[in-house]
Amino acid sequence: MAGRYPDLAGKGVLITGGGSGIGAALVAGFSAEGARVAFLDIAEAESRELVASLDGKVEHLPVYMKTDLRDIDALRAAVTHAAAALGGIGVLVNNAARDDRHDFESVEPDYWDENHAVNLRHHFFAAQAVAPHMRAGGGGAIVGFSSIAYLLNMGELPAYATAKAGIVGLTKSLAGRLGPDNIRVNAILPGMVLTERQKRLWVDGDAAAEGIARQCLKRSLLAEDMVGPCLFLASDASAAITAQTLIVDGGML
Ligand SMILES: NC(=O)c1ccc[n+]([C@@H]2O[C@H](COP(=O)([O-])OP(=O)(O)OC[C@H]3O[C@@H](n4cnc5c(N)ncnc54)[C@H](O)[C@@H]3O)[C@@H](O)[C@H]2O)c1
Repeated sequence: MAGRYPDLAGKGVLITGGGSGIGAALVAGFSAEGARVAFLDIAEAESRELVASLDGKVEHLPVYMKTDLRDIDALRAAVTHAAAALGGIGVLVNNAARDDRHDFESVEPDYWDENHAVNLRHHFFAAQAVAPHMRAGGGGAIVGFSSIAYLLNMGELPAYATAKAGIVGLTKSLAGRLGPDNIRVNAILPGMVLTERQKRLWVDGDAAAEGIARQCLKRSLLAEDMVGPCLFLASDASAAITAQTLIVDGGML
């Protein structure tokens, strides 16, 4: 469904973790709006397949840049490269993450630090790197993917939950710092989204049914359900919205 948000057509959009899951739906969704999309991911095969699947279907084929977001120098270089390839960056979607489970008793400092390098640290450094490009274009929008997981008292992922709560704090701070530059910063908190990874690792049929029973809407949420809210927060339709969080969970909370 192209052209819901005409201001996104031709806009430079950088998406982290765009190779699979929700990120892949976002790459396809922004591309369908006519945006110029670049995405960063370590999953090379899936990312290349995604680009190939969009060939001939979108006005601007997305640009894939293999990047490990735990490496901040590589992230900075990728942002510079993306800005040149897209002719500027007006939207940043901080989406990449890895929701590993970890035992309270056995977490060590190295594990904690690596978990936060995957789930939190790159959000800040991506924003820091894109800000000059957004200022040069007269403003921009940053959307960070947090999670309702940090609100659910889930004991099996303390480092991930802390990172996802941190994204909300970071959203508020960046909104305050970058608002004078007309850069808006918001966060989306997805609920239970049945991506391939979730189905493979964490959510079997029984768990999915239990989750759906807790939602007001009695259906599975799919990656595509995250696209509309993200397009909205990235576009001028939300021009006066910043420092906010949007829960997209089918009414689980
Ligand atoms: N799926 C859900 O139910 C759910 C629920 C709440 C929040 N979220 C959040 O939504 C976002 C997307 O979730 P998803 O389910 O699509 O995740 P996913 O694990 O399916 O995809 C994440 C992407 O990030 C990439 N990635 C991971 N580590 C990377 C690294 N070091 N460098 C570069 N890329 C890396 C992966 O290769 C993958 O393509 C995440 O921020 C997640 O925390 C998801």
